Amino acid sequence: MPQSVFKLESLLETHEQPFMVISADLHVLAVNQAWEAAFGIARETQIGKPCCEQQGVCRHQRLFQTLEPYSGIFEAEGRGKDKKLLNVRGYPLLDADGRLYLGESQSLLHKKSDEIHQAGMVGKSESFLILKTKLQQAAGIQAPVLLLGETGTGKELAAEFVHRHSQHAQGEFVIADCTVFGDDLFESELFGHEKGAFTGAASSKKGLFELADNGTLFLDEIGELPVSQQAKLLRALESGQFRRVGGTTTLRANVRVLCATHRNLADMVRQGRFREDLFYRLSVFPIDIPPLRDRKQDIPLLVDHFLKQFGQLKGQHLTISREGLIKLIQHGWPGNIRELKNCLHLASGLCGGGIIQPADIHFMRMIGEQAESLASGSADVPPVHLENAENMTPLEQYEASFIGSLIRKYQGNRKLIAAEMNISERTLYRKLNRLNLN
Ligand SMILES: Nc1ncnc2c1ncn2[C@@H]1O[C@H](COP(=O)(O)OP(=O)(O)OP(=O)(O)O)[C@@H](O)[C@H]1O
Repeated sequence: MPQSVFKLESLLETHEQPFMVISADLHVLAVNQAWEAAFGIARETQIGKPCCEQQGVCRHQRLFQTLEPYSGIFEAEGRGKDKKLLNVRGYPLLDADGRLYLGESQSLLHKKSDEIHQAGMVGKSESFLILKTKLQQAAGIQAPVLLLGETGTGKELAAEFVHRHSQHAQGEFVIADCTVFGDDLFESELFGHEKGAFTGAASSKKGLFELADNGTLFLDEIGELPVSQQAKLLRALESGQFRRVGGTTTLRANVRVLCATHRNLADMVRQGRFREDLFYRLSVFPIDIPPLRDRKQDIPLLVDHFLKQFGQLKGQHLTISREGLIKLIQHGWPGNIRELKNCLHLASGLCGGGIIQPADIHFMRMIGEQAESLASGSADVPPVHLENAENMTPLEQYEASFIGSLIRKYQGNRKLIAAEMNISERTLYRKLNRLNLN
């Protein structure tokens, strides 16, 4: 791996989903722990391998030709050639020397009952206990459930909880990430297609409804579904029937549908961006998931929970100092539990002797005004402003946040920052320019 590229490999580790970096000669350069865990494959056996086994032009090669980010559902092999379907997003990445790489974020599209988090949801605050009661009620009925909450509050975990406690628990938990469905993908991904239905449909394929038969279909980020596709979903939900694209047979699947969004769907209905009939159909049982800033009593419990997880991975007992915990409790957590988890992941890598101190705690900056107005209680740690954040890939945003936190820690002293990152000052200088952090 070129020295200048992934000195910041630990950044990959703050990416919660499986993440892979591919070189322009179409070989795997790096994967993170989440990738190893999802596929049951050690990184040593994957790094240096060709990105795809298949013949012909693959999605990675296409990105290097067009430089266009892509998203969609793809198949990959886990341990023992076990096939897995993935929600995938690929982006071009540039290193400090202008070399081009491909970063691919991958999340498992369906989980068998034994792959679903058994660790469960942690919390004991009043609002958490009310939430858990509502989720238990939701599990006991068949009505559609709409999970509402800010990013990172635990909507997916809550959906898994409902599935695990419902009569569909023995079936699969299929996750449909609506942000990856453009107008062209939605119908064939949800309902499947027959061979030859469109260019590229070389064989017939089951859709997510069929895969979720007798299980649960979780439509994540339902607010992102294009209006043009909403009527098709409504029809399938109302009739319980659908047809594969290019097919003539009407199919039926016994599926429990759960949805989630961080958007205000009622507002979207008023603005004509979400169909009213679909809104009423989906939100029979709406459940609000409270943000972490409104249930700070849960922070110590969550901290113990995550430190136990990271400690097991590192083979080290991890704890946090009283001052460290106070710093966490004072923060506003715009990114909610996901932000807390990432923050502790980084801190557990930076701390010496297994005890996290305030200096090891760096708050990631979220993008947008919401984060600006929500972040509170961290007066000693001024926020890092990411110029041009909307033009950055998620990895670049992490990288910029991480370097920004070091700039604050060392008051801009480049020698110390470069030393902590284990890179030369020259490379640091190029990174600062590229990320607009000068
Ligand atoms: N109560 C909880 N106990 C333990 N871990 C939690 C809890 N809630 C959330 N998490 C963890 O926080 C992370 C974010 O949760 P999740 O992905 O479910 O959030 P989300 O609301 O679906 O996020 P997004 O809106 O971005 O999709 C996950 O790693 C999840 O396991």
